[in-house]
Amino acid sequence: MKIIELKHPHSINQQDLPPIVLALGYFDGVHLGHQKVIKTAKAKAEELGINSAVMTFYPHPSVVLRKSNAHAACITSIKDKAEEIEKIGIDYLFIVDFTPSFAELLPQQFVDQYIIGLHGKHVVAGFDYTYGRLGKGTMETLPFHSREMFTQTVVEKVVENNEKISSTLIRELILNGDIDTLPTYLGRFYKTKGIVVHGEKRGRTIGFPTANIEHIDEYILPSTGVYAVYIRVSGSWYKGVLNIGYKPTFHDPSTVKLSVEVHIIDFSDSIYDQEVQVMWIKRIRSEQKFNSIDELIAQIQRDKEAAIRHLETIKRDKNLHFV
Ligand SMILES: Cc1cc2nc3c(=O)[nH]c(=O)nc-3n(C[C@H](O)[C@H](O)[C@H](O)COP(=O)(O)O)c2cc1C
Ligand SMILES: Nc1ncnc2c1ncn2[C@@H]1O[C@H](COP(=O)(O)OP(=O)(O)OP(=O)(O)O)[C@@H](O)[C@H]1O
Repeated sequence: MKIIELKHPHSINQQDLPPIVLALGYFDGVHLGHQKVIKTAKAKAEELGINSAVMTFYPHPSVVLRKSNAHAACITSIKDKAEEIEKIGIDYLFIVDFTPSFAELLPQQFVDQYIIGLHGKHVVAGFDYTYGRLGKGTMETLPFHSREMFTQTVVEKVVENNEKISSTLIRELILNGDIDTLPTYLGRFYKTKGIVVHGEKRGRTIGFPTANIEHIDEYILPSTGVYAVYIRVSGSWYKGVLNIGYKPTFHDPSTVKLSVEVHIIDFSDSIYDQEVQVMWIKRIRSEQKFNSIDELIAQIQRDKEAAIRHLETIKRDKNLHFV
């Protein structure tokens, strides 16, 4: 897949690109609704015998437009998003730098410069896609703005449990710690990446050494508590039990920053400074303040057993992206 970053105003000449079928959207998470849109574009490109492309934006428009519900945190980092789109078999990914001046484009200007100008012959987007200043362009107005230079497919609403699958819904589930329901919406478990950093080194003294993870990119982190996870270290997936929180047994939570640490099961290598990936599988409990270290140790032992029990029920198949 070829990645093309565009800054507004872009200077690409239409004839420098092959004709394309273009899927439009922000696509945070590349969830099952997004996958339907992207796969429809790929199928249409095959039917027409031309290339497929996805256009996304960075950063999220809500941040640039300073909306009251703005969120810098995302389900997929821009790199993860590109990987998920590439897995679907798309030929081109356009990443448009979303700036205030880009947001000012009128719907017709957006269509002229970013669809026709990039050699779009067919556009695929969801029923609720909007474009141009204040989101005034819709799938109803697109045929008018197309100047008969391209055709379009509108993808119908993809629904689960009577609700539209959306990035907003998935963000809420993650924030609530409802991570075991995510495959129904995302099509896979939630994954985040981080670097292993030095912690307070207390873990090994209590019999549960942990890898302290500092998250890279602006991932949304699940609510504080204990989780069963898989963790990928230098190419292999291991079972783990994770605590995200403020370790109230040892600290006044208002004085420390949030920590994410994983006790990796049957593992004793030193992995400081390595990049790891966490696959969040199931929430086990809330974080607690214990009266003694012995009580904490006994509880972590139970957490570990619960995590192993749960992780053994998860089929490590390719669909869940254990690759
Ligand atoms: C599975 C698991 C569950 C944990 N649960 C709690 C908890 O409920 N309350 C708490 O204060 N600390 C909890 N911790 C954090 C431990 O206190 C922490 O691992 C220990 O203090 C080591 O910290 P360090 O890595 O910074 O040295 C948990 C850790 C793990 C691995
Ligand atoms: N459930 C869905 N069914 C069909 N199309 C969808 C669905 N969700 C999103 N789309 C389409 O996918 C593209 C990307 O949409 P967008 O990034 O706005 O996703 P979203 O999940 O609706 O996000 P948000 O929750 O932030 O509004 C758009 O063309 C949109 O219309």
